[in-house]
Amino acid sequence: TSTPPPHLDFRAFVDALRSDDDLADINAEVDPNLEVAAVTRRAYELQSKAPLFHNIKGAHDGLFRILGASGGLSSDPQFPYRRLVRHVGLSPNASLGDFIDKMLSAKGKPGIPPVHVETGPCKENKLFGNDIDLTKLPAPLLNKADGGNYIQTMGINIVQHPTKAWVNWSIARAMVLDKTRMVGLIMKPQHIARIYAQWMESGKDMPFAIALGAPPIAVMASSMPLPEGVTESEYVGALCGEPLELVKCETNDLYVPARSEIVIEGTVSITERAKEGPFGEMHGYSFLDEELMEPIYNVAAITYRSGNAILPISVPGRATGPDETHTLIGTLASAEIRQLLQENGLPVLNVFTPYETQVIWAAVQVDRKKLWELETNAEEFCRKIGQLVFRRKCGMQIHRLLIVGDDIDPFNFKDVIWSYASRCRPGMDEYHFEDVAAYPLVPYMSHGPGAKLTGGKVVANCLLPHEYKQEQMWVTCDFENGYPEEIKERVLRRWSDFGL
Ligand SMILES: Cc1cc2c3c(c1C)C(C)(C)C[C@H]1C[C@@H](C)[C@]4(C(=O)NC(=O)N=C4N2C[C@H](O)[C@H](O)[C@H](O)COP(=O)(O)O)N31
Ligand SMILES: [K+]
Ligand SMILES: [Mn+2]
Repeated sequence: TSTPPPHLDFRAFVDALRSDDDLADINAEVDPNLEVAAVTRRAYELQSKAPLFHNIKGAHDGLFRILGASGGLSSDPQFPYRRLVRHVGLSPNASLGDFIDKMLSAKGKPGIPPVHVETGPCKENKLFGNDIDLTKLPAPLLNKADGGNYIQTMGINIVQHPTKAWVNWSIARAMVLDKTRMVGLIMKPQHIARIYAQWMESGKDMPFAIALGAPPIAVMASSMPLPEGVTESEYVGALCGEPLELVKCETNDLYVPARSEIVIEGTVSITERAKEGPFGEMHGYSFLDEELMEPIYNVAAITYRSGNAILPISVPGRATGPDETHTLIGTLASAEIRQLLQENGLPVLNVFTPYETQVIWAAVQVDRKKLWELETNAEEFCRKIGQLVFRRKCGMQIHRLLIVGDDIDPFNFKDVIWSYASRCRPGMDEYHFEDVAAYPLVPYMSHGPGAKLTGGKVVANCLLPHEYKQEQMWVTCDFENGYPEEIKERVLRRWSDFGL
């Protein structure tokens, strides 16, 4: 069969990055102990090509190569989001707004259930029982403070509700514990945690599969806070207009994308826990006192593609050059927040979590003309938005919402911070929420002055009072807005003559 397009096949995605000249094939031997991660981290920060390490020290029997920064910004400043939008089959010059529109394009459409196929590339090699030794795999150490080798940072965690027809796909970190066991973060209110709680009720260990090197568009849906009960693989089917092809796991009844690079399968214990972390996380910190006891993943089988399977990794940290915890988590939460606000009749044009805020803030762009029709005011409008966003899971990771006008581009932080700095009066324009669920990974929550699990959220009104009812009473003083068209045209025409 012919190879599917890049958004449906990880190998084709890698080839597409190579043809974009956005991939570095690294054949020199590199050490999975910190060196691979340090190169990947720097690749994010310099927005360089995505590193594909073909020669990992300790790799054997086709396990494994490593691809870093699959969700980083592209190395071509003309098309910064090209690598991201390749995940969803958009053209290289697509914007972040196009990306969000695409990920929301299946809302309201019926899901298209995946089809089950007999076999696929991920079944070409199989390890069971004594053949499994996770400590012998070149699982990377991603940060010098990490508590273990995080083999799972970019795979899809697949779990099924014990009684409902709901199969959830998400991304949740997991590190190697010993020969046949991993330990991973299962955090409320995430769907993997809600389903895990149901298995605890049922008294049976939770079957799992982790599909690494899965179809890129499936990785996006896995990173998106789709509503509870939505089976991500069906949403992906609706996004693509065709069903995903899945194959059955060897040791349980879950199904995984047939073309995955590597599949790890088994059961998550409902009784046994182990120390998990520290882990260099998405806000750029690794707290040395992180003492989490998390569920143990018992590995029963590993299956993988021939031709030297590729393990994709994410190395979270400061968003000086954003990594997948910003470009995927932030952008896809923005999509669901926009959907939530628009569904509730609010005149919201777009939502985006600026990378400069470590995706802790989200700018909500409002259509001011439509705002006038609501005949509302800052207090009422901001409180309504806060009540909606801060009490829904899609708003879990956001601690500050900035309400900005349609003169502000939410994807341009300079626009956003200009309106926040100049139109949001301290002490009067911010509406605080202390009784909502917090995002425990945010440093001022986990290691801050107050309660760790609730509060610390705010809606900042970045619209002047008159913008709620009439045209703005100012001219914006920049080249774009401060001069008549014919002056601007003349200046642009003469610019090179001026030798500026
Ligand atoms: C794209 C990405 C998303 C991540 C994570 C990562 C990456 C790359 C890595 C592994 C690098 C770092 C950690 C960071 C950590 C937050 C966590 C996690 O360990 N636990 C968790 O509960 N959620 C995570 N998410 C977010 C999660 O996938 C989304 O929230 C998604 O909507 C969940 O799906 P459901 O809505 O269906 O519940 N990890
Ligand atoms: K998801
Ligand atoms: Mn879900």
